[in-house]
Amino acid sequence: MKRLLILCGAPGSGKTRISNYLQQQYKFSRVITHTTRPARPAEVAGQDYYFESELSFKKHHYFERVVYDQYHYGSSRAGLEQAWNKSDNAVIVLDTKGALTYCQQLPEQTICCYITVSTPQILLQRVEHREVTGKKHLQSQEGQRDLQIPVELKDKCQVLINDEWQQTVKNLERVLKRNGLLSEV
Ligand SMILES: Nc1ncnc2c1ncn2[C@@H]1O[C@H](COP(=O)(O)OP(=O)(O)OP(=O)(O)O)[C@@H](O)[C@H]1O
Ligand SMILES: Nc1nc2c(ncn2[C@@H]2O[C@H](COP(=O)(O)O)[C@@H](O)[C@H]2O)c(=O)[nH]1
Repeated sequence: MKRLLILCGAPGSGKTRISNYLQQQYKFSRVITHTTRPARPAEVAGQDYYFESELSFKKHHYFERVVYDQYHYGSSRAGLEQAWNKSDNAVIVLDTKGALTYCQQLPEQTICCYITVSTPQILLQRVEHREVTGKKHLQSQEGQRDLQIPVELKDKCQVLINDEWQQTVKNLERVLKRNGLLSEV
């Protein structure tokens, strides 16, 4: 059965690192989403995101789309099918608004994880050196909203604390096992 693991949470909580780990360790395929924000130095177009202009962003059909810190983000059904063609287990990194849409629209196929840390200072330390968006994402209305799990997601998401990496990996693997997603390669 094709499944989609959703990773949502505040800026710097570690969604991307966890997604990369799942891709490397367990051959999850990533659903690549679209954004109008500029690429960060290490990001690769078509791998981390499809980087779009305001104009090109409008040309795609989205399953859901959001504005986050004034940039547009959107994910498509085609992107999800592409990921599922590569692997039955796909992962997508979303804000909490997008996560709720997926949980509501694809309840049978989605497993949602809300990633968090013990103190907001940890988030600040992790993002303040970023050249693109850095602290700004965290301070935005959407960043502040995502500091806590929205009430609508509480019964739909498993909460994963990502303070110390080795502990995160252990807890993540428990979540994968519990949901029948673990197939080590
Ligand atoms: N457990 C951890 N311990 C220390 N550093 C971590 C941990 N998890 C992630 N990081 C680091 O914190 C930074 C932010 O992580 P990451 O980019 O994965 O967050 P994110 O949730 O995807 O952020 P954003 O939504 O803003 O893109 C990265 O430099 C990452 O390597
Ligand atoms: N609802 C959606 N959220 C998305 C999508 N792609 C990324 N994101 C989330 O946006 C924020 C900001 O991302 P960043 O890479 O600029 O830090 C973060 O929460 C991402 O998870 C999407 O297609 N839809």
